[in-house]
Amino acid sequence: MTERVIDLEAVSWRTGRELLLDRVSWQVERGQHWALYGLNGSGKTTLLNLINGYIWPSAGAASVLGHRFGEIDLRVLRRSIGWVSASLQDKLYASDKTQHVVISGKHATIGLYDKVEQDDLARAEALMATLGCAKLWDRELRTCSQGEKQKVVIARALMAEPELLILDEPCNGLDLFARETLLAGIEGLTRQPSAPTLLYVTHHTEEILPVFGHTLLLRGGRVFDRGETQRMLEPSRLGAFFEAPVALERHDGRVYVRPGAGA
Ligand SMILES: Nc1ncnc2c1ncn2[C@@H]1O[C@H](COP(=O)(O)OP(=O)(O)OP(=O)(O)O)[C@@H](O)[C@H]1O
Repeated sequence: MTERVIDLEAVSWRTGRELLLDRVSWQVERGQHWALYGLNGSGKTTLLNLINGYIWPSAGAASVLGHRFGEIDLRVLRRSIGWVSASLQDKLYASDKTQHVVISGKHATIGLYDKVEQDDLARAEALMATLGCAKLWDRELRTCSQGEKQKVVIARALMAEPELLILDEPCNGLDLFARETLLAGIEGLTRQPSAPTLLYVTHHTEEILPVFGHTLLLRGGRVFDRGETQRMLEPSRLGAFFEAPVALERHDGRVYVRPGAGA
């Protein structure tokens, strides 16, 4: 097992005339949880596509989970990465019971085709309990709220025991309370000894829980800065990042930003 989960050295990605990633260098060590923060169009999805091997660097060197791009079998790499994004929910069968949605994550199938072992049931139950959605066990996916569905798909991704779990804007479309419930589930997940490395992708600073100890600030396809979250989310740094003054408030180790000058 390699210690370095993500290792990008001056990685660029070009399509046609567009340079969408520009000399991105980023190292994620095992045991860290990171936030990837950037505004719309900053290149977050492009970077995730690269980490998952859907696109290849035009320049620079990339390794993920010890697999060096150019030498890897992408199927092996992708089996070790869970990527929870909005598009996944649309692919699942709405009439499936949530327990089946979760268990089918073991082999990443849409629908459950494999024989279910007792261990799989127990693991699915434990994961749903960790995420705070055990009560949905017998419910059809279509009857779940958006926040509940997100918990189910995160539990599903964990069934495959990924080494890296990417949560791609998981709170999009959630109301304030559903968001807090989901974040509490994610925090609970990080307390599990078996938790994978988490990468939380967002354009809302207040979703970056203290457990995400490191943050990468991405702007215009470039690393604006990266390092400890508390340092990345300081007013002067964020003001420079946005190229506009911002006022910050901190509560329980989370940072709330609003436009304009202030404390
Ligand atoms: N295949 C492509 N060809 C040309 N331009 C692209 C391509 N894919 C993405 N882009 C452009 O690259 C930029 C970064 O897009 P990307 O989707 O990576 O941003 P993002 O940070 O994920 O944005 P959002 O938060 O809005 O989802 C955008 O300006 C987008 O239009």
